[in-house]
Amino acid sequence: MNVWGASDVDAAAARGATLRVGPRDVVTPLARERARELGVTIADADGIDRPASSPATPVPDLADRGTVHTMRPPSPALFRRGAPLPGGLAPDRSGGTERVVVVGAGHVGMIAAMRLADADVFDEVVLVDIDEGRAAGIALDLQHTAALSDFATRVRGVGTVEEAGPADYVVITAGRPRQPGMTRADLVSTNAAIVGDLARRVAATSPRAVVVVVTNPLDEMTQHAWTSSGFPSSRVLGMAGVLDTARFQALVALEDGAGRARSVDAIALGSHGEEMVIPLSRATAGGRPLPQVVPPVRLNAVVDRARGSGGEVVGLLKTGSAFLAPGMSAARMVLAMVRESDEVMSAAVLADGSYGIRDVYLGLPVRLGRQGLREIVTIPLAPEELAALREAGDRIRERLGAMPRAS
Ligand SMILES: NC(=O)c1ccc[n+]([C@@H]2O[C@H](COP(=O)([O-])OP(=O)(O)OC[C@H]3O[C@@H](n4cnc5c(N)ncnc54)[C@H](O)[C@@H]3O)[C@@H](O)[C@H]2O)c1
Ligand SMILES: O=C(O)C[C@H](O)C(=O)O
Repeated sequence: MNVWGASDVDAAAARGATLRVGPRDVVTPLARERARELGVTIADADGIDRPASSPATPVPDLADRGTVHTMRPPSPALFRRGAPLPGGLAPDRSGGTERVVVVGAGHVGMIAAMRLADADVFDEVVLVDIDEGRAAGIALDLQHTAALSDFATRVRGVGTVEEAGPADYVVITAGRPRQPGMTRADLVSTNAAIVGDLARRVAATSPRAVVVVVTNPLDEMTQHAWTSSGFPSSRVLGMAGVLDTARFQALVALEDGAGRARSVDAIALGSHGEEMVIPLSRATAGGRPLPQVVPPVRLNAVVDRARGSGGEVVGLLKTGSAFLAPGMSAARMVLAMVRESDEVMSAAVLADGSYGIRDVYLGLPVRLGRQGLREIVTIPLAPEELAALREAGDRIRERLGAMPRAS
């Protein structure tokens, strides 16, 4: 599915051409408006004019396999900054512009910021780092790519969240990454102090923001950010499941006959680490049950490799941890919210009793909206998968109980 925006209409107008779109493509209302203004015809690949309003697109739903749910076309205003927002969707913008703040201009932060700027949906992307020069330098370097990536978003780099100003979304990547020989848990006291302080300051500066935590150990840091911020849990989310899912898809795709990574339909739940749960009973490749595509013994090896992928990269890099896939995954979550994509993805959220788990942050299937968590989706799991998910919740709760209090 492609999304055609006003800039595509502009390009078609410049060529004096019809804009040809696929049957499942979404044409934003803004693009239709621009097409009317410029007299550009929007037609299916076979030349038939598309109706003025495109119907909602049915897509397969991982949460309810065998049936379809309706994916709303993304909100048009979000594809062009400054366009009016439809009623009911408008976030509170006491500060004026639509702004995403990425705290930590290190490896993960810079990739997340790049993807967010490239998306061209925000007025401003602001990088914050205690090393202010680094934040400013990365921001300027990124701003220099505006023509290369064709975005109009402004990029700033500053030393504090207060200087960044009120934000709609805040991505927290600040903190130490692990080195070879360390576990994520070894980072807990250093990073809890950083994340706790930042969460309190973000809450004061951006009281309506949605916070996406990336700093490790992920599940514990997300819960810590939630309690420190005083925000409703729907506005504090953790990023790990998108990354772990992507890793699994990529590794399955390396197996003979499995096809492209995108054709692997799976989801990684539980903790970001040892208690990661990838429900194979739900997984498919090219629409076929995964165990019929990849021999079970290979499949188990792939699950293990996905679970250990973070450590595998740390061992190879020797200085720090993975950042390309993590940065892209964090940006993906923010863009899913801004665009109201309605897709089911894995995020660390506060369990609400779904799956028999309550009051602890862990990776669950969710739908996100502009204001953060919209719903936790219940996927039917095999009994052993459900047990493993509950076990993950218990282990995270134990680690939270052992966390130093003064952060
Ligand atoms: N959740 C995940 O899936 C995932 C994936 C990759 C990395 N991580 C974690 O993300 C974190 C960042 O990783 P990285 O590779 O970008 O590390 P990095 O060292 O490259 O960057 C961290 C940045 O945070 C900054 N920083 C530290 N304290 C700060 C503060 N109080 N305010 C503002 N900035 C501050 C540092 O100056 C540094 O530039 C680590 O904890 C890492 O383990 C998580
Ligand atoms: O493994 C790490 O320490 C970083 C991150 O959690 C990852 O999975 O890449």
